[in-house]
Amino acid sequence: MNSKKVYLYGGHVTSWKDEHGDELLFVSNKAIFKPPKAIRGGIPICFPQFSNFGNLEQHGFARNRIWTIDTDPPPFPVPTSNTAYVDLILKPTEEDLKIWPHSFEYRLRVALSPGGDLMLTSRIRNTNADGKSFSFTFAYHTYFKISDISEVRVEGLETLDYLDNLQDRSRFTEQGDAIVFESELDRIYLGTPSKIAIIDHEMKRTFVVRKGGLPDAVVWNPWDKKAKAMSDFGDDEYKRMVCVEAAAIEKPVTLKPGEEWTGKLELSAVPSSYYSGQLDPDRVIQDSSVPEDSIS
Ligand SMILES: O=P(O)(O)OC[C@H]1O[C@H](O)[C@H](O)[C@@H](O)[C@@H]1O
Repeated sequence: MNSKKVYLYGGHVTSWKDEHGDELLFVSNKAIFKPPKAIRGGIPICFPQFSNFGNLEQHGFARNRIWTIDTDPPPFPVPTSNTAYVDLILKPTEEDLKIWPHSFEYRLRVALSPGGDLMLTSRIRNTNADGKSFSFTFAYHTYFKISDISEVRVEGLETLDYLDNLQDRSRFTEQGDAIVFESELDRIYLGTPSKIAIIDHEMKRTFVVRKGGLPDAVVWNPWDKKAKAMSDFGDDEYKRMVCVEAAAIEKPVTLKPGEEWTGKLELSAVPSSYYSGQLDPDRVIQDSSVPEDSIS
């Protein structure tokens, strides 16, 4: 049976299972499910800062806070019939306001469609009473579970420019017809399409990432050396995960008081063999139970 699991700690999705009960997200065997560090795996939320693009702690504080269930969320524009969902909310504490002096309401809906797609919708509102705008960067830091990193390719980012985190964020243009992994990789692809595919040849499975309001995409695998340096990550676990993160980084989002931003992520897992190994994004969309216009 399809299922999902969400922790109030971090508003963090830690499990997404297909109809056979197989796990689709990677969570480290060494993950710690309590403060102060974020859970290693699943879908951490990076807000209000991605990485060190600002003065806050790495990836912002949302992934390290205890969220609450939102019992009375304002209506969602997307129809939610036949989906199982939970609504969470995060508001800044007095302590948060000292490090990031902006009032906000962050509403997160995590939904599972009847077809098993996992859908995350973030709605962030500026509730400043002092008339001030604020800006933030953002990412859904999704860890996908894969058979073996050497069997995986990421399609949809070819010919795009990226900032290479391993080379002082210098800007390059992707030359390959897909991204394959042979060593540590940590890049921010810019102006990406709303669909990206992660093709796992050995599992004969393709993850399709669809996103809205999130122009950038981070692709990350720590490889062996960095894996050993992370205390909450097994030495060999880099082989079984890849992060493809729907993000807004290059151009921060700015909200005036009263304004709201929406960022959507929709994940599907489809058998690659069905497409004879050739991903046809249009066909994937047509086969989806969710209309494309609900995501962008
Ligand atoms: O260890 P964390 O703070 O969770 O960050 C894990 C990774 O997140 C992103 O993918 C960044 O691009 C990487 O540079 C970083 O190493």
